[in-house]
Amino acid sequence: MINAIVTDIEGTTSSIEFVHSVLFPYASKKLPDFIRQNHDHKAVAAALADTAKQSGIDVHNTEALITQLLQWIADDKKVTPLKTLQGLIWEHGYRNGDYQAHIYPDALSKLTAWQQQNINLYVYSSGSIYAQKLFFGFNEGGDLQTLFTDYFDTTTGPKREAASYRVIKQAIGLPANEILFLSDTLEEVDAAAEIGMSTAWVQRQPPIAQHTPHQCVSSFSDIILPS
Ligand SMILES: CSCCC(=O)C(=O)COP(=O)(O)O
Ligand SMILES: [Mg+2]
Repeated sequence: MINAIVTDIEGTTSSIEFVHSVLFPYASKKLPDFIRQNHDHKAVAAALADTAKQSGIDVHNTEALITQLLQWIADDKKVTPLKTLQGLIWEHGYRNGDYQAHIYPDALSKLTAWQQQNINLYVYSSGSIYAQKLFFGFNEGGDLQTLFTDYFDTTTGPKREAASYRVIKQAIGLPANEILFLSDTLEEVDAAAEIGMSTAWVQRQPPIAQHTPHQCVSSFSDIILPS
């Protein structure tokens, strides 16, 4: 029986198009001035120090760090310090009403139904927890933050490694087979299945590939909760 559901965001609850056509260009446009103006703020300074460590760039070379971060956005690198900075930058756009985050109607409808069935819902995304809360707080479906019990990001570990799902299972406090993980990325559902979680590989674009042991679906409407 499933008592908790953990979901990915990009490509799963929400469209890749929104992230790549709205959020990433907004971050690229605003990042240079944001870093220049805020590099001494605690969270920004820590993210820049981490960027410097991961890239080998001198931490005092702000312009080179900006260039590196812009390249990571262009390459869609799921790098923790970039994700931290993106969340901080996107906040302004959400609060300013420049955009609202996307959610597929089938995802909203099923997440709501599962919550009503007393199934605890969690998010695990490469976006920072701060960015995830903004994403569901300023969403086309309204403020959806109350859907979720808790959020996980790459500070828990990489999404393609089984060890990360072990940490999430421990945090949720349920046996792995009572947790269903949903993602559009095969390597992620493979990693979750490796530790015994139930999994659904959500493929928004047909044709749907079948891949044991995952449920393979194109929509949340087709997900069956294993008994
Ligand atoms: C929720 S933040 C916006 C999406 C994002 O930056 C990202 O990297 C999402 O990756 P996911 O793990 O949800 O596929
Ligand atoms: Mg995804």
